[in-house]
Amino acid sequence: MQLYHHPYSLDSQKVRLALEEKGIDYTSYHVNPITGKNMDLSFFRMNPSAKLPVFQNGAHIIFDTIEIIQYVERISVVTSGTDDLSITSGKVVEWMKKIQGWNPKFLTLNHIPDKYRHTVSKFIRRVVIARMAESPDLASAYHRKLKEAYETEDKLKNQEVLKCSREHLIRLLDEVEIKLNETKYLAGEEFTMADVMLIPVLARLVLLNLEDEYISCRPSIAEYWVLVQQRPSYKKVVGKYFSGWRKYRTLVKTWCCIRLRSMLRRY
Ligand SMILES: N[C@@H](CCC(=O)N[C@@H](CS)C(=O)NCC(=O)O)C(=O)O
Repeated sequence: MQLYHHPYSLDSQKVRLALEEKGIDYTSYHVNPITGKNMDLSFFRMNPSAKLPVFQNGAHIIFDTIEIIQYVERISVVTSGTDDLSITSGKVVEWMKKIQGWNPKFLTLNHIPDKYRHTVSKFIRRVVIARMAESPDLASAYHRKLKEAYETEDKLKNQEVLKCSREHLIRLLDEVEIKLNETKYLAGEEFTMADVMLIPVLARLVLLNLEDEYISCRPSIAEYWVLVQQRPSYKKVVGKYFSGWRKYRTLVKTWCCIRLRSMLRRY
């Protein structure tokens, strides 16, 4: 089994947490979307949306985050021979869908200083154009990615888009807060795939220095956040790259790569 993913990608984090929690072995391929690796021909041919993560088991390729996690759960049931109730639990799936319904893209991009965001976005556009020139048969799919990049830039200028994204997040967190006030984890007293979906969202808010605004002011979420950071899966998937000073190492590495390749015009 292969997983194409990256530590920066929130949906990749969700899937990797699921794989770690279920103890499933897989071959890991890092595809950094910030350096445009997701536009490389071999990956793009398999996945013309260029989005991460992608899970492959033989001829079976899955692109949807929730579908991947449910597939991982089924593999875990088959390999362990135990009955995993969370698979059949409607409330777990309901939470998973609710959390997946919030798109972290606009809040994330809005909190990246303009200087960095513009450099990265220009770099990615150049990568797409370079790949398009190498593979004219994929031109229309690459074109879609270029259009998407311009549309994202436009949406970021629209305060209404940002306001909607924030309000959606607040509604979600308020609902989570009420639930966590009643139970230890999101779908009850046991850790489930609903928690796997929520942890990367909280980690993203912390990475963007938004902990006070969204987490600390919600006591049950704040307590939950301390608890889930103790899990080995969290440490391996998120902590290793983003806890404390590690986030600077991770971010500076990508930034230097982009600056160097821009200087050398190596797209
Ligand atoms: N197929 C995914 C979407 C995943 C997604 O939006 N991935 C983002 C990172 S979390 C991505 O790959 N962005 C890069 C791009 O769009 O070029 C789903 O389950 O909804």
